[in-house]
Parts: sequence; structure tokens; C-alpha cells
Amino acid sequence: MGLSISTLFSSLTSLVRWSKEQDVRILMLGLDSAGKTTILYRLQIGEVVSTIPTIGFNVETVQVSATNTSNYLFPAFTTLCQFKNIKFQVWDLGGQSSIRPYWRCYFPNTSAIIYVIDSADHARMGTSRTELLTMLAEEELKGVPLLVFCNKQDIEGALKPEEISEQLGLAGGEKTRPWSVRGSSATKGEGLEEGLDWLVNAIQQK
Ligand SMILES: Nc1nc2c(ncn2[C@@H]2O[C@H](COP(=O)(O)OP(=O)(O)OP(=O)(O)O)[C@@H](O)[C@H]2O)c(=O)[nH]1
Ligand SMILES: [Mg+2]
Repeated sequence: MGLSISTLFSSLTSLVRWSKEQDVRILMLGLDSAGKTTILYRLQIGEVVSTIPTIGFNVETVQVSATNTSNYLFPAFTTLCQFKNIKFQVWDLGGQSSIRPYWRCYFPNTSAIIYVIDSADHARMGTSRTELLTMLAEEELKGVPLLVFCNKQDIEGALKPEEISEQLGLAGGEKTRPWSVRGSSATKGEGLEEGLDWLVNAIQQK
């Protein structure tokens, strides 16, 4: 009897986990050439791929090992969670101005947003900010966690994450969602996993 209950419980747990995995959808947005597709494949296969501008979208399943840091009271449970692998469907949408109006078609059922900025593209920082703030005002994305990658930190003269964060002004306006602005270099593979780790925790704590 005990065995069958535990088997049933374990099957149910797997089912719930499976259905949750299917639901976890991350949208990756940002202006053209920000580095979205490079980030997607760096996260998925750990390599820098040669990209062409995305017309439409790329979607891939990305697996991360999540660290649950919220269970200070239950160290054993925390240890278990540290080894839990979570799968996400990451949707990388093309960022050209003619494609941006279609971003909103992908907003329903979004669990989190990754917004990618080319930190060396000083000229278009204002456009990138406007696109981000317009998107965040959408009702469908209310409360959805936001990770901003200030990408291309390897380029000399790139704006630092703190400077970009200041320009975006999220500290003053964003009170209803968890958000984080971080530096990354997709080509060097720096900052990506730490950023995703933050996002995983933000999604789990919602
Ligand atoms: N130096 C540097 N170059 C990068 C970095 N990330 C991406 N790139 C380069 O930037 C260019 C554009 O990268 P993509 O990943 O295609 O950009 P995207 O955001 O997907 O662009 P769209 O598909 O047009 O929206 C490519 O030549 C990449 O190699 C980075 O961190 N550092
Ligand atoms: Mg692309």
C-alpha cells in the first residue's frame, strides 16, 4: 500500500513538473543586432554560432540548473533544489523595426522577458529604451519578471550596466515586477548563466 502511494505521488510530481516545464516560456527581445540569437545558442549549445538577422523567430529549449536560495530554513530541501534541472522554451524574436510590431503576438503566456541591449550602440540607446518601456506597459506582461542583458561588454567604449540602468530609469518606475540589469558578452560567454540563474529564481518566486 505504502509503495503504491509513493509511486502514485512520484508520478503525480513528475506530471506536475512536466506540465510546468511546458509552460515556462521566455521571450527574448531587443533591437536588431543586439545579440539575441548569439545569446540563445550560447545558452543552448555553449558555442558562438555565426548568425544572420532573424526574420521571424528562433525557438529552442534551454536547460539550466536552478539554485533555490529562498529555503534558508530547510537546508536539505535547498540542497535538493540545487540539482534540479529546469527546462525553458526561449523564443528569440527578430528585432528589426519592421518586425517589432509583431512582438506583441508572442506576449500571451510569457513567464519572463530577457531584453537584450547592444551596450556599444550609443546612437540607438534611446530607441532601445523606448521599445522596452512601450512593451512593459502592455497589460499582458504585467508583473512578468524582466532581465536586461547589457550585451557586448567586451567592446571598448561599451556603456556599463550601471549607466544603462540609469538611462532606462527602471528604478523609478518599475514597482510591480522583479527586474535586473546585468552586463554580458555573448561572444565571450560572460554574464549569461548568472543572469539566467537570477531569472530562474525570479520565476520560481512568483
Ligand atoms: N563583440 C560582440 N559581438 C557580439 C556579441 N553578441 C553578439 N555579437 C555580434 O553581433 C552581431 C549580431 O548578433 P545577433 O545575435 O545576430 O543579433 P540579434 O539580436 O539576433 O539580431 P536580429 O536577429 O536582427 O534581431 C553578430 O555579428 C554577433 O556575432 C557580444 O557579446 N560581443
Ligand atoms: Mg537574431
